[in-house]
Amino acid sequence: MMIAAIAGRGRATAFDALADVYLSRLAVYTPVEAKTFRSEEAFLEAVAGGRTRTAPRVVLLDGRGKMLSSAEFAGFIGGQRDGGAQNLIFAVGPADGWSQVAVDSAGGRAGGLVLSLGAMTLPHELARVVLVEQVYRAFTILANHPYHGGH
Ligand SMILES: C[S@@+](CC[C@H](N)C(=O)[O-])C[C@H]1O[C@@H](n2cnc3c(N)ncnc32)[C@H](O)[C@@H]1O
Repeated sequence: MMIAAIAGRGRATAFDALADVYLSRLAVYTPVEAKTFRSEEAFLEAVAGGRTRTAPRVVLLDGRGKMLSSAEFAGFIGGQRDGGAQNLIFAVGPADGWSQVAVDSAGGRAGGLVLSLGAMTLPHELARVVLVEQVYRAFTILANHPYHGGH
């Protein structure tokens, strides 16, 4: 699994420190790689050139996307896992958002999803924190761990 972000080479922020907390918790459940791309184009090229046996499944984070409950999101991830998806990529866009081309290409891919975290716009660094917490939460739901009931 990859958590991708489009961001410049700025210094690590408090958002990154928080995301790291959930990334380490998530790593208990699944191998996860956090990667930053310099631009949307670089990200799309990497996805197109991915060398896994099956094409990567891409979940693009965008306010124009589909809203899911945490349980539905867990169901989506569980479905991908059970369907043998080798490489699931979650990607937060740049500060000025994804282009329509990127949104259309993710939405049109097999198993792809454009995911909205809600109707309000978040800074991209905060959207990444919310994303990794929700992916972690999803794995606890799938494992029947009590985290979801108490947090
Ligand atoms: C500041 S937002 C981009 C705002 C841009 N004006 C737009 O409407 O797409 C930067 C990135 O954070 C993520 N993001 C922010 N709010 C979001 C939300 N409510 N749902 C999903 N992703 C969100 C998306 O990946 C987005 O590309």
